[in-house]
Amino acid sequence: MTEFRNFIAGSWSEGASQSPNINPSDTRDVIGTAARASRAEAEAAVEAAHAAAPLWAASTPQQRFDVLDRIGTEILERREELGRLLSREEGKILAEGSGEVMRAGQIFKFFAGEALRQTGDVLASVRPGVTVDVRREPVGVVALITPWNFPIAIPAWKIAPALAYGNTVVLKPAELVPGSAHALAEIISRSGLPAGAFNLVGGKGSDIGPVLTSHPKVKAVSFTGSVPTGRGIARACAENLKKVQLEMGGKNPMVVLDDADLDIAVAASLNGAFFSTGQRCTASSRLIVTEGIHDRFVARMTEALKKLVVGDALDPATQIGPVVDERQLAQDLDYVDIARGEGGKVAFGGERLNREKPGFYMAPALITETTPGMRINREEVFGPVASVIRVKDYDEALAVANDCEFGLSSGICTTSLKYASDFKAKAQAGMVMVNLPTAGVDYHVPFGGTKGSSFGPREQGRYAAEFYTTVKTAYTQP
Ligand SMILES: NC(=O)C1=CN([C@@H]2O[C@H](COP(=O)(O)OP(=O)(O)OC[C@H]3O[C@@H](n4cnc5c(N)ncnc54)[C@H](OP(=O)(O)O)[C@@H]3O)[C@@H](O)[C@H]2O)C=CC1
Ligand SMILES: O=C(O)CCC(=O)C(=O)O
Repeated sequence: MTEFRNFIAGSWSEGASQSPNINPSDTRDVIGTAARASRAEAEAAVEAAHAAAPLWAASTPQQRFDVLDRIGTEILERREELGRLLSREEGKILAEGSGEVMRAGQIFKFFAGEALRQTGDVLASVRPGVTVDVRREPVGVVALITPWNFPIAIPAWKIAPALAYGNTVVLKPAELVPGSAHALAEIISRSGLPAGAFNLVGGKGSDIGPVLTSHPKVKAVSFTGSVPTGRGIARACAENLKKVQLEMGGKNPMVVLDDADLDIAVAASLNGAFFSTGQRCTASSRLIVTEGIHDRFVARMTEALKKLVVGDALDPATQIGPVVDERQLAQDLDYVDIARGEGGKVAFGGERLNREKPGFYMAPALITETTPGMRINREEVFGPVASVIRVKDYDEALAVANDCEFGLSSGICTTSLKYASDFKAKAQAGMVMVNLPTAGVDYHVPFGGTKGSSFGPREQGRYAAEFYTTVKTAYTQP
């Protein structure tokens, strides 16, 4: 049985107890056992990161480049193998699993380059003979708390900038997906990073999370996950005066206008709403469609859904893998019932499916005849469930798209430059997509949302420096 262990101060440990890592495509398949760290071990990980901080902060850009580049190279070389492990433990299909691994490798390569490109400013002082320089320094120990839906890419896009800018790390991955985090930690352990600069602690977030968010030696916390957990982390960080960065939910709109190319609109909506089993914070869960194209759009979406193959994530023929676990499946099915109860019509899917292997399979659900005020259009489902809202015209579509507590990603399908330009300016979201799915982003540009979706500086791209560095202003009179 494979053991997914903790990694603290350069040593591997079994944890205080273990939990099984179950394949959601086949619940008889136990992938391994995962270490659950005790609170004392979580504290030891913080102490190790604190002890390693001065050494790694003093590393040269070349040393940081070499470490991150090596990590990226090994991830890319092992793309298929790691992708398979990821698909086996999370349930996304093989192409998505290896695609995510590739993204993780590219992120490490990108931040290897950023380590070399760190900049500062030199300014003339307002006082004669004085110069001012503004430089970026590491924050110190950062705690990274990550969800199950991107088991390697999200850890990568937090760890890589943290290390590139000279910080040391304690990673707490989601308990549902310990294998990918363990594989990443093994790769990092061979990269030449000093012992203690990267630490991995497994276990339940509600148990060891508070150790990380309240420990005085943790200077910053970066979190991706649910809104209630994120808000709790923000409160703990405020209490302890830590920097905090939160990426949380979405209820992302995809607007389809009468003038849209129907093929593009259907392809983008299908991908955005249902790929990765809809388990993306950027998923297009609200399809806002103008009345001239509405019926044709719904008919084409329904046809396309009928053809989607739902099944074992490890079967190359599968297009939609299982839901991640029983609890998430129950939530997804509940929302289909809620939508039905609110007057929505289930145009396709929405039921649990039986397959040869016991797993958490669900037929992707398309719900029509919904209105903006319904719960199905206001609350994040986080599964293969999308609803259609019929609107009169572009102005109403924009108003409905923005009438939401979240603001992560917002899409529009149109052939009109006028509407596309207006939407890019007025969509209340951190990311706007024209004729593209709301989900599936580049790795080298900022990622994050507005309103209730995100809090704190952006992740990814060079904007990540805002969170992972602190600015020092130095005045010199020769
Ligand atoms: N925005 C996004 O990308 C995601 C959103 N979600 C949303 O959240 C819902 C529930 O999913 P769930 O996995 O429970 O999400 P959570 O927000 O609970 O989990 C995200 C991470 O936070 C950890 N965590 C949980 N409680 C605490 C705490 N008190 N302090 C510190 N860390 C903590 C979790 O640990 P552990 O799980 O190991 O206990 C996990 O590593 C989903 O249905 C979906 O709506 C979920 C995943 C990603
Ligand atoms: O859509 C993407 O590419 C990223 C989505 C994401 O980060 C998430 O769901 O947590």
